[in-house]
Amino acid sequence: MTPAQFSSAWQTVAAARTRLAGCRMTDLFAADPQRAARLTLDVAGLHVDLSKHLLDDAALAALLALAEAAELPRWRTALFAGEPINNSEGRPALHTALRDASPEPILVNGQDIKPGVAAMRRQIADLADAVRSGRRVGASGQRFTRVVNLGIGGSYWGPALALEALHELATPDIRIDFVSNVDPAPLKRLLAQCEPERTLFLVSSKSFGTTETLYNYQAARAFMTGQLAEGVDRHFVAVTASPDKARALGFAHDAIVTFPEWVGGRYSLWSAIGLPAAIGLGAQCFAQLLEGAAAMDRHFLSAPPAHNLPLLLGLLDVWYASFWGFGSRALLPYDQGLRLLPTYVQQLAMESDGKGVDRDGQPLDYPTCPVIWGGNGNDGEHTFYQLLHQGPATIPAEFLVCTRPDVELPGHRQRLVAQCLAQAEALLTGFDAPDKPHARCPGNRPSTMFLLPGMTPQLLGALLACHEHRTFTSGVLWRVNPFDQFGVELGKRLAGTLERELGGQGVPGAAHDASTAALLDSARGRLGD
Ligand SMILES: O=P(O)(O)OC[C@H]1O[C@H](O)[C@H](O)[C@@H](O)[C@@H]1O
Repeated sequence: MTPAQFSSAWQTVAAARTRLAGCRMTDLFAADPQRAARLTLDVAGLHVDLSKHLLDDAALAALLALAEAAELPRWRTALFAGEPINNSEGRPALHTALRDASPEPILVNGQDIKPGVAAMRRQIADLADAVRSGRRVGASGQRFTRVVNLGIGGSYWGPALALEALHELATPDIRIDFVSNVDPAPLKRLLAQCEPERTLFLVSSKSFGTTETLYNYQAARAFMTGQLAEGVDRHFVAVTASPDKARALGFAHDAIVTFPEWVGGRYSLWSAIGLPAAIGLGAQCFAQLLEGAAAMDRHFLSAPPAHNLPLLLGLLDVWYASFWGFGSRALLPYDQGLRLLPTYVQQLAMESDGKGVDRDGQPLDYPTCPVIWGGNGNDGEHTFYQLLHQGPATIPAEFLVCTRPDVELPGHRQRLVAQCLAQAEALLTGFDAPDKPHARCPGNRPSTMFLLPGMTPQLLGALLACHEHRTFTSGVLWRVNPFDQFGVELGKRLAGTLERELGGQGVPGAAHDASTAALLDSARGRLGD
């Protein structure tokens, strides 16, 4: 791509946006009876309707041309081949290799990484089987009935989401809990409830340097030491890409499960970070989750652009954020088990594409990642949908609902599906009330609809991989590096300084703005009480 080619393709998309300024989606449907069918895709078990978007064929063609001009095919090949596309950190982003069952080698620094991946998968399966079967027990010989994952961000959301989404498949014999943040209350509450002899802690941290996780580890370790006469080590397993740091904290070699540095934290569910899910759901189920993701990988690699689900979703994300100026996107699963999906995608998309400079550090002059937000769609109807329907801003919505047989509680699922479809229809068609302006819904608000035939490990894997690849696609079009997250570091550094100052230590060179200095003083007094 030359900058001129990219800029010319960008201008073509901008012209399409201008042309569509007053377009009504209902007119697009009226002009093309095949629109719904043409813009609905079936991929890896996901049935996805993309027809309710502010997009005609010419605009779609312009977006596809922009993807070509941004060299999306070349970047996609580089992603899967393990090229160091995370240029600011000089490493590949090879989450796809974690679920690739093909025999072809993938070389990183001249070494095939596949045998290492296979070994890690065996280790995950062995540990999960050992805990589930009672082959691995606590210091007093008792089976583990509770596993506590201490981890945050990417070392939390993925396994927590998988366990909630697939709760029907989870063993009732082992309770899996997560403690993520450094707020003392959740860990204290959990420690008060757990039976120490039957509790296994997973200390999950790619870097093994994340303060929240290390604080929680130290507290859990101190608690267990006070409770058990001996054998505390048997109750802790480190999951990390930095085994040296785990060893430095006293973890023995066989108490550490490692995964490679080239797995990004927010892409790490498929690695040993998935252990809580593998223990709760079983190794076979975990393997099926990876199979589903691999099916989406193959689709993303090989489907023609106009029929490529993650690619089209990524284009729509760029279309709305950069060309229409829509500042947020709502994820609305009508499924209690997918309660955490918006948060998971928040980290995935906003840490990946929430950037203001391009890969080379040059400032960007267009908006990139919108705010991702959302929650359970049915609860949302009674909480924030008012703003979706009548607020002044357009917020592209993404609905998801499972259309499995209505047998759990007769009528409930039918009603749930009806409500989900109704909301997308209402956003599209709106409601005219000439004499009652406060009742008028403008409509013409875009949405995507995902129908899933149920919730299985394969479908969940495909869904999450779809979000990964759409995020990658939009990142390539925005020309950002989706695999670093330097923006999260500044706050951590400042917190280190403030923590010492709150503890009464002087920190040479520390200077604060007047507001922070005053707050520090107030808080210091109160913390000391
Ligand atoms: O797994 P860890 O190294 O403990 O990192 C946990 C999380 O913290 C960081 O600050 C990053 O923003 C996340 O991308 C990461 O997932």
